[in-house]
Amino acid sequence: MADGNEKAIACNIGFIGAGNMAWAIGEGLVKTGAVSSTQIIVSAPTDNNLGRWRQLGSKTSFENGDVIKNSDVIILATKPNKLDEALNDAIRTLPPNEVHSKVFVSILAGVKVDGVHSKVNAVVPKSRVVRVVPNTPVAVGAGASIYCRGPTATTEDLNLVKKIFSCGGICEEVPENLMDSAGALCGCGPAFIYIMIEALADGAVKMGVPRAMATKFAAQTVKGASMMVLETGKHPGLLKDEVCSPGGTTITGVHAMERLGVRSALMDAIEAAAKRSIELGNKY
Ligand SMILES: NC(=O)C1=CN([C@@H]2O[C@H](COP(=O)(O)OP(=O)(O)OC[C@H]3O[C@@H](n4cnc5c(N)ncnc54)[C@H](O)[C@@H]3O)[C@@H](O)[C@H]2O)C=CC1
Ligand SMILES: O=C(O)[C@@H]1CCC=N1
Repeated sequence: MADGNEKAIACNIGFIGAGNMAWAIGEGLVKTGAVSSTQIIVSAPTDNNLGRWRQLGSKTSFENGDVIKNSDVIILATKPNKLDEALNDAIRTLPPNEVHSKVFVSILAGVKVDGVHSKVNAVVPKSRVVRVVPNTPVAVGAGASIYCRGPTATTEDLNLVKKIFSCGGICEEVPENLMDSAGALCGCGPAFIYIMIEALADGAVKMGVPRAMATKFAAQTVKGASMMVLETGKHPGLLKDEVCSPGGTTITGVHAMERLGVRSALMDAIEAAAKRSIELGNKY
């Protein structure tokens, strides 16, 4: 942890589950200097994803109980259907009645914070839970994460979680009834945007632009448009109007997009993802 770094986080952070989202969070935290890689411990049942964490300088284990024992904040980063298994696995190496009162962060899509609180407290009594929907751009400091509090989580816990996820971009509290819909936007949104970037590049390739150049220009154009929305505060419709010359090239392209239903497709994508999140919440 770098001295004098206002983002510095003093506690040990554990991950149960070592996949894509855990890696994005961990890599982002280490890159910003908020935590040293040695403050992180990660567990998974196989070594598939663990090697890269050891290369980073973090500790790894096959035992979820090791992560719980050695961390102040434990990020639950398995798939939703693996939560029960992960907590049961943890019992194997937790000394009975010795480990209690930890902060757990559930990033499991859809799963309600009350349910996670009950399951976690059956294994680690007096623990508090915060539910977060992060997204993979936290790896590069441009994430959008949302969180809501569990039944016994304190303001201190929420501040700590906000600090951890703010290292990777913006991080805001929302009521739990918005976690599925706002989560569909933040959590799943990057995949929708990658498809748009790929498609924009495909169009340019079709019109003769070399692939690497097309991908770079598509990504930079999406980044630039996002920054215009965030930094000017102007409505996206107004910014769009500023690009469309009367009788020009852009409005001709906009007409093609409208004819093919791009807006509806994106709205449908968010609606479908939010409904799936609700479904997962009812299941787990
Ligand atoms: N990938 C993303 O962009 C986002 C993912 N999420 C949530 O994050 C969670 C993880 O997602 P991904 O990282 O994409 O999945 P992933 O499949 O890449 O990683 C899951 C990890 O859990 C481990 N695991 C499986 N069973 C386990 C057990 N019993 N104990 C400990 N670890 C176990 C796997 O070995 C793997 O390392 C999910 O619940 C997902 O809903 C939330 C927001 C965004
Ligand atoms: O696809 C999923 O279920 C996870 C949650 C949000 C992004 N990835």
